[in-house]
Amino acid sequence: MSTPVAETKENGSKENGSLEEAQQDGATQWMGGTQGLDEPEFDVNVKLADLQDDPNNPLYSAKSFDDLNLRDELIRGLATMNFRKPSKIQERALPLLLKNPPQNLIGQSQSGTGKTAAFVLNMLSRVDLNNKAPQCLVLAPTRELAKQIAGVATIMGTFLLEKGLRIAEAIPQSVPRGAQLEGQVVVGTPGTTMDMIKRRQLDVRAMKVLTLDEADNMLDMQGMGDQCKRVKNLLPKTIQVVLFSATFPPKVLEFADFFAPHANQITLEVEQLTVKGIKQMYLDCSTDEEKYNALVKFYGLMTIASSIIFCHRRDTAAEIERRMTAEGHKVAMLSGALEGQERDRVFNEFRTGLKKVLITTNVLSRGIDIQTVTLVINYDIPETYGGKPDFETYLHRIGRTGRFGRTGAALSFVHDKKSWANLMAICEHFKVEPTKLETDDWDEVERKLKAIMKNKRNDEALGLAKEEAMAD
Ligand SMILES: Nc1ncnc2c1ncn2[C@@H]1O[C@H](COP(=O)(O)OP(=O)(O)OP(=O)(O)O)[C@@H](O)[C@H]1O
Repeated sequence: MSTPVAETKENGSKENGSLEEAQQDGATQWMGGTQGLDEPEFDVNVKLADLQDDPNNPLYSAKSFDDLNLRDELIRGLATMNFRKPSKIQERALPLLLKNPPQNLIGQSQSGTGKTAAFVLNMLSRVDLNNKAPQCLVLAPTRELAKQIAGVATIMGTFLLEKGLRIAEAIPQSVPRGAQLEGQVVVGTPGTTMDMIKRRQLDVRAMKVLTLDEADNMLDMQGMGDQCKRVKNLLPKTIQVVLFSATFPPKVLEFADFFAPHANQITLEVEQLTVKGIKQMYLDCSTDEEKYNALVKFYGLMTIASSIIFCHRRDTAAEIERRMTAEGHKVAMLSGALEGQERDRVFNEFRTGLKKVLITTNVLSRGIDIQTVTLVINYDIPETYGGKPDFETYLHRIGRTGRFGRTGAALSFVHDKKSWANLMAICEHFKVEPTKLETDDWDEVERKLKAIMKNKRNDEALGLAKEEAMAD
């Protein structure tokens, strides 16, 4: 089945697929990424090479990083990271981002396809190392994501650090009150960044690039939209505005046009949004309480590298943590109820593999990149304030697995008419058919799950993953 090609507004060039050298896993090892992967490294490499040779796959690319006009130090940085070939979004976005005079960009691509590297490379290409003043600002919705992006910029810019590059974080308590935030690249959350600018801790006069990661979320007027707008108003008028996300609902896209006027756009059709490596399933429970029993049962059945359980409410997350801990499970819980440093501690325990299960809320639904996560559980189906299905959050949550060509599974729990109807609406929206699992026959659940996991592995081993990717 052929798929509509992602739309590039501007000089939408089509790729002509030359076979490139097989690419290895571009693992972010410094973040504990590859350790504990439950798939042999060999399989991951073979699969990634296949995917990157398939023109219908989001990881496909006809170019090499050498063709993208990057600073030599950045090419070396990419090699250190084991990034052999750009992904589709990197190949398309970088020429548009790096053109002079700078132009705005709205960029969309599936979760886990390397948007971070695209916008970090733009910033690190544009930074003037002879000037110590802040020049590039990235805003992200959470401290965890801001820190992760700062980490990627630091490692990608390794060879620029010795030439004076500094990366700074504008998150609560990152600098003492009254002290100056120093770094040419600043990554922050919108509220703290706003405060720092107002208190003159962050000098914005030399700013030339503003990037919003998870831009649809950041521009949401019920959320952080107002703060982002206010930050932008304090920056030089000539700033290059770069917006990236896996999702841009039409309403936000309209507003994004105001925020990033005359932007080049790389967008996707809704049916292109799901990542094929993520197997979607749901478990039919009869009551809310049965969901908890099913959760515990499920962990008894499966050996999983790492997993994330998403709940709607903080108190549900805390309650599941309490009960699972009491039953001897080693779990971590992170919600917005925790203070910053506690959040860092919990998150690091999960990122480094000390805890294999993370129970959380939508606070971590976006952007977090931990390659060992092979299972995402929607304990509650994501819904909007009005109780309607939340399509975008579903996509971002399940996108915490299946990163850059890896395989993963997403299991959603339904327990009443509403949760069932919301899940069905979400699946209909993205045109996916989830596999149903039932709680009255756990032998059957185990059999199906093992078959799903085993089939995927066999497909990959036989090179059949290509066929599946072609159908995306
Ligand atoms: N060209 C590349 N080669 C190999 N690995 C890559 C490449 N680009 C990115 N990666 C890896 O892919 C993973 C996902 O990248 P990233 O976090 O940027 O995804 P994303 O598109 O921003 O996802 P999300 O929409 O969930 O935020 C990271 O672990 C990153 O190191």
